[in-house]
Amino acid sequence: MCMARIWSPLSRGLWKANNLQVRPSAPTLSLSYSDISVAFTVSVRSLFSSRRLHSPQPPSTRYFSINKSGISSVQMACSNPKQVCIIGSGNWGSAIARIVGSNALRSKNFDERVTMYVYEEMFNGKKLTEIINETHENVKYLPGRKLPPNVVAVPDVVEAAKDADVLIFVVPHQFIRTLCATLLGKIKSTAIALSLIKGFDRAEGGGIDLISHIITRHLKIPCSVLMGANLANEVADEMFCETTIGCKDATAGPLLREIIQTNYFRVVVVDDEDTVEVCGALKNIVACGAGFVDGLGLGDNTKAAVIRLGLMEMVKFVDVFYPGGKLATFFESCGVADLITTCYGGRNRKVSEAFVRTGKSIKELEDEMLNGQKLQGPYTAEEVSYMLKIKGMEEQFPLFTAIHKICTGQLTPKDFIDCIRNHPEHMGSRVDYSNLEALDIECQNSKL
Ligand SMILES: NC(=O)C1=CN([C@@H]2O[C@H](COP(=O)(O)OP(=O)(O)OC[C@H]3O[C@@H](n4cnc5c(N)ncnc54)[C@H](O)[C@@H]3O)[C@@H](O)[C@H]2O)C=CC1
Ligand SMILES: O=C(CO)COP(=O)(O)O
Repeated sequence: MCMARIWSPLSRGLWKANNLQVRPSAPTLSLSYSDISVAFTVSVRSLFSSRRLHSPQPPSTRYFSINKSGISSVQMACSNPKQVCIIGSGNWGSAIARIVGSNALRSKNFDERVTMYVYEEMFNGKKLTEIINETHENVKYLPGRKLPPNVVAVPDVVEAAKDADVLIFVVPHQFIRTLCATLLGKIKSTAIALSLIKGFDRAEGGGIDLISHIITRHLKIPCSVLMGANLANEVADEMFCETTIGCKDATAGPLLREIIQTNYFRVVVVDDEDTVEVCGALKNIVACGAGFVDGLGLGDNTKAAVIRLGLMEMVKFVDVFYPGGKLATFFESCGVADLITTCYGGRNRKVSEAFVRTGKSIKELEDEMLNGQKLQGPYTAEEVSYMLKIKGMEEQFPLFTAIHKICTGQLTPKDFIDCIRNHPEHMGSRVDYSNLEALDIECQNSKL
């Protein structure tokens, strides 16, 4: 009985295990957490078999190929070097500027000069843009690491972006709408965008908006995304890591990879853009939960449970709100790997631990501990909860909901574990007991 319930979606063709698709058709809200777990089992198997099937492709590009003329899009771009602008210069913005700047110097496909929009502020009595352009160091947001001299800090976002062919957005998500409004009609109509921003915004009328969708809608340019297990300081220190670019466009994908990839920062391009972006946003909520666990003095087992339940809610979220997403994407750097790194080493975890230990508000701690850097997790939790409440779905996402309520003082941190003790994940069973029941009946019969 139990197996029939679990496997019936497969037999109806809703799970496309070979394509690793979570659900290709319109969402129904009936997917249970047991179903997701079974899909994982199926997908892990098919994940590896599909890699073998596709082995002729280079492993870092899951779907791109040389075009009909036999010339790759990157070669085609040689005659027309692309100008790159980085919009944002915080901790991650500055770390990525180190990579983009040195790749632009190396590659004939890109103009050497890379502009970086810097939100102007004073640092020790001097303008931050002037310090960056004189010392080639973002002394406030990435101290101790040099930027390549071809990265030019510009305080006016329109000035920085107006000639760019590639716009890399990397600001905290709360600033994106204002920036888009400022840039509207002031950029090249042929430009492409890449968003490194982890977060959502509220959509008018009740839901959430993906940041890449906001960029595309407002600026009328295509926007790909880059998300991964990429703590900025470690990337700036050139410690090996991976990242995921979500890009549907077979011309843009290789170009974006070329400006981002280095020998220590390895890029995998997938076409499942929305899932990549949703992973990047939601893992920050889970990281707050990991911080609560640390603040409460609970152990690694508890943190692992929070990470796992968080992952299951991330999968369910994509399944319900972004149908057609691929389960395989959760196994890329933007999925499980980013969840792990953020739950151990991220700012959201750190501040959430202090929130429990000190009793101060998230805002106070952000100001005290981060020196101008911004948290995304509590805001994202608020946006997600706002949508779940409107849709009457809070109970299906108890971990996300509890984290939001704790951040906003509606619950205390001590309530956290009680909120997830009876998670839908713990209800029901993934085991087919029908054989055991049959055996039991046989045994009883033989005794008779
Ligand atoms: N820091 C990290 O390790 C990583 C961050 N990210 C994501 O990258 C995005 C950007 O984060 P970070 O670069 O770390 O920024 P950050 O949190 O270090 O710095 C805040 C930035 O916001 C700017 N800012 C402040 N007020 C502003 C305003 N009114 N308008 C425009 N900008 C303003 C500041 O000048 C500063 O550049 C976020 O979505 C974050 O989740 C992604 C991967 C790693
Ligand atoms: O996204 C990140 C690492 O991939 C950084 O996470 P935090 O914002 O929690 O530091």
